[in-house]
Amino acid sequence: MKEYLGMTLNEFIIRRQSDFKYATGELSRLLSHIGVAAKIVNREVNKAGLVDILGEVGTVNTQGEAQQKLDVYADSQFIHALRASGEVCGMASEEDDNIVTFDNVLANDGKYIVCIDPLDGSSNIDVNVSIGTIFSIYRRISERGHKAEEKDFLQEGLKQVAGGYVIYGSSTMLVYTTGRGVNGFTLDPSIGEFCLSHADIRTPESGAIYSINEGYYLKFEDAIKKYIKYTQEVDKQTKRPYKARYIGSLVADFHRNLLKGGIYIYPATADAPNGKLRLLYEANPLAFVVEQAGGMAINGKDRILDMKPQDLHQRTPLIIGSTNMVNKVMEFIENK
Ligand SMILES: O=P(O)(O)OC[C@H]1O[C@](O)(COP(=O)(O)O)[C@@H](O)[C@@H]1O
Ligand SMILES: [Mg+2]
Ligand SMILES: [Mg+2]
Repeated sequence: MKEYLGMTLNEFIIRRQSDFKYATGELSRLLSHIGVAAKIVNREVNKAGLVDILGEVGTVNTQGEAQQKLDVYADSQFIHALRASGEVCGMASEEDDNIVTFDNVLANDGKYIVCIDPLDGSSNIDVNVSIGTIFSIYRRISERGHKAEEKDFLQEGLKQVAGGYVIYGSSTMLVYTTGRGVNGFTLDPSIGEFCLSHADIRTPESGAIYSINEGYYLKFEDAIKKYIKYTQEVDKQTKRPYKARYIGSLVADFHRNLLKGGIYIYPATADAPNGKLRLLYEANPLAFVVEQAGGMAINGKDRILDMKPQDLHQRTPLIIGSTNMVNKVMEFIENK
């Protein structure tokens, strides 16, 4: 794979088209349209303080969260790009209560649906901290030629044909998998192209970083409290105490841990028994990526990718990262 380093995203997609089980170019086109929308969002993120894109819109999304201007802007850019691709019959987004369909013949004939978190890390938008976009792609199961249906979106994560994220950080990267490994592309502003910079990403089996919002410590179940204590004990052999790192943008915490080894935990709490993060457009795509990179993702009981979604905006506890670390948390949960 190293021989592809520096190759643009589009060249890479076309060259690796044989990856796609049903390879007829549609998924290639769809992925490159996601790349285009990411570049447009990146352009606004980079100059956020200079344009009227910071702050709240004044509306709340279906989860009761105040929508940031950039949440809504990013949502509209991805809706536009997915409609323009002609490959997508519908989209589920954190910022839209219901399925977004595109009501034109071409789109209704689209083979794919997309679940998306257009802007992840909304609490960090105004303070110039890394944020991202998370996406998940499935083949529709409803009949082509008609609007997408809810059943198209309530498929298990293991049925994804592609999953990934964009991180708008010190550099902008797009990382994705189609089920044959994970590759990362860095946006080269001088040519305006995503170029392969991280080929065949593998996450270490063990790491020394843990990411959890300890501000909720008192609300965590005992097993999670015990795991946090375990991470802080001194033990050279297992590189403990681990470093605590929590950016508060899931994409950024996940990306760091993916490359360096580590664990991200957003558990159930006393007042949020299903945690905070959303199964369809946060947990599932990152679980697909981490498993393809050799890691693990669970909800405290089951594998995330085996979960059968019941609702578009369903939440789930998420424990994700290096295999040995996720297994350790599971040990604490099972021995509680
Ligand atoms: O502030 P908390 O409760 O730690 O939550 C932070 C988490 O919430 C999120 O911001 C939720 O995602 P959105 O910003 O897309 O709503 C994650 O990115 C992040 O990891
Ligand atoms: Mg999010
Ligand atoms: Mg979001």
